[in-house]
Amino acid sequence: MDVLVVDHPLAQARLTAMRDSRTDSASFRAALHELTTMLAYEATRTFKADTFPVETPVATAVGTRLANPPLLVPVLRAGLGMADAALSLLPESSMGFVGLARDEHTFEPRAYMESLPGDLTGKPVLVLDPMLATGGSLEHCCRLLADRGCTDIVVLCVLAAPAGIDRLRNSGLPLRLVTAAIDDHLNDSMFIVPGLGDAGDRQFGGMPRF
Ligand SMILES: O=P(O)(O)OC[C@H]1O[C@H](OP(=O)(O)OP(=O)(O)O)[C@H](O)[C@@H]1O
Ligand SMILES: O=c1cc[nH]c(=O)[nH]1
Ligand SMILES: [Mg+2]
Repeated sequence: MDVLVVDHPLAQARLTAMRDSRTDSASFRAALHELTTMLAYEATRTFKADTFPVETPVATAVGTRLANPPLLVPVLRAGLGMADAALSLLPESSMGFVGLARDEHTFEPRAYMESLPGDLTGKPVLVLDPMLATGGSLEHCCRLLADRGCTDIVVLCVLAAPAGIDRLRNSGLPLRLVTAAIDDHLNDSMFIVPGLGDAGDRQFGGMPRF
């Protein structure tokens, strides 16, 4: 599995704001928004483009556009904070949604929403979730996509733990990972260390209710 760490100083400055426990929710969301733009920019660098003629005020130039705009899939809740930035950068994209909440005792993801096209054959997918911890949630999400015929998945996250990277690598799923950092380890509660805390709570407060 290909792993790209976006170590651009502007990306790292946003990540630093997100890590800082004094950062309030509004500033955390703003930093995540800006960081997602940078992650998506790097992740799409290798996407194929079509060319077409475009008339400038002076002459004809060669224009380009994405040959196959991706499906964007934020993983709720925390991935919601990445959706707007990715869609702004990729306005031709469509969007699907997956809702997962990790059980605080078993650490397994519990699915509560799935809104995806039935057939993803030939469609690239950008999965948006700031946190790759044990990897259970992202493996679940990517399996839903592969089960629909997707063979080209890019996972965008802010922080990845080595255990989560190993899990995705061993899953055999057709994906690559783009992240702002690889952190040290997981603690006994399966939180990323040093991490940034609970990315859903940091953005939206409280705990999810079902
Ligand atoms: O790699 P894992 O061990 O599966 O953990 C990562 C998951 O945990 C967080 O979501 P959470 O379950 O806290 O839900 P939330 O986004 O609603 O807060 C995060 O956004 C990932 O989806
Ligand atoms: O550190 C972690 C691990 C899982 N989910 C989070 O939001 N943060
Ligand atoms: Mg959470």
